[in-house]
Amino acid sequence: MKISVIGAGNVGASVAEYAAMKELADEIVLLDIKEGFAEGKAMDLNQCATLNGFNSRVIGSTNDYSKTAGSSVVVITSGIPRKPGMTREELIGTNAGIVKSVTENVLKHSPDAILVVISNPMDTMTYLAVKTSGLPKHRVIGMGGILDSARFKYRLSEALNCNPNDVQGVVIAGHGDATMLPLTRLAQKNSSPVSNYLSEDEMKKVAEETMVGGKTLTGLLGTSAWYAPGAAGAALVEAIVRDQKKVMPCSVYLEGEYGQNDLCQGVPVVIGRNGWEEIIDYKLNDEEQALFDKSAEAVRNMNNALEL
Ligand SMILES: NC(=O)C1=CN([C@@H]2O[C@H](COP(=O)(O)OP(=O)(O)OC[C@H]3O[C@@H](n4cnc5c(N)ncnc54)[C@H](O)[C@@H]3O)[C@@H](O)[C@H]2O)C=CC1
Ligand SMILES: O=C([O-])CC(=O)C(=O)O
Repeated sequence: MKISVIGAGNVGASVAEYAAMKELADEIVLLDIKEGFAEGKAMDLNQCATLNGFNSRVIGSTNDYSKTAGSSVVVITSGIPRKPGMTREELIGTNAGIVKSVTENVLKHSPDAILVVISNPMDTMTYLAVKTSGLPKHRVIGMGGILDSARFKYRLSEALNCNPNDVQGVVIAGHGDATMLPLTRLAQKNSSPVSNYLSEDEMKKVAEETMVGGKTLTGLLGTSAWYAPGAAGAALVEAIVRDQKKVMPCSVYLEGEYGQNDLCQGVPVVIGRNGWEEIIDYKLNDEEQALFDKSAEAVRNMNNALEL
């Protein structure tokens, strides 16, 4: 089994590190355009093998896609991250060209791969990958909602003063500061609705903090986050390669589901060896559906800026 990660920067290296720790593949290829960079990251990660007891081998490549040949899963993290004060959407001008050319190169060598798109603005980059690749829709998956849901659970656990692992919560719709939809109505602590413990104002604050989760970290770090994004990317890859059939919120190509057509947006999907296998209908109430539709409109406007 081979997995490739395109872009050996903060997020790509973090995906590769977690993938190696979980031994998700025999070979994990890291590819970057910067001369020697991916090779350096690969060497550094391989020197963790005896310390952390993993047997996956990490291979670095400077833009040589032949090394990615035969990958089962390819994770696209190449592109620029935002700086404090920027939105993810502002990255489209640079990242669209990168994601398009990377998608084309990847498929020349791994025509059967499942693509995981992480580069921002993620929903639009996922749509671009669907359109550029011509792959069946089930084989292109955008990662954003898994991360946003982890942040939602973190914020909920703070408000509830409990272990984050005792909290269930899902964020759907767009992966943008204003387009995310944390489903507070469905969030639970130990199978009991969080509204049993938190006031309306407290729940609103949690949702707001969740939506600007990436922005908050970008302000603190000077560039965007990578540990949780890397862990979220690796969790998605794990669900694919281990055929876990887990339900995860991912950005996928919608054809009528959740009332939307011809765009990629975050919805709960079953993830397995064939990519995303089924969309789960959470039966949104009118207020949630209106927010989902508003988010879709913003994502669609962004998609319209693409040259397809
Ligand atoms: N969807 C999500 O949940 C998240 C998305 N992101 C996005 O992921 C992307 C990467 O973020 P970081 O790793 O922090 O950035 P980074 O700057 O640390 O790494 C990006 C890497 O991509 C490489 N690259 C650029 N053009 C390339 C090309 N044509 N081929 C191969 N490699 C190329 C760069 O040399 C660089 O090493 C950004 O767009 C960021 O906004 C980041 C966090 C979460
Ligand atoms: O905030 C950003 O630009 C990076 C990202 O998507 C995240 O961390 O959620």
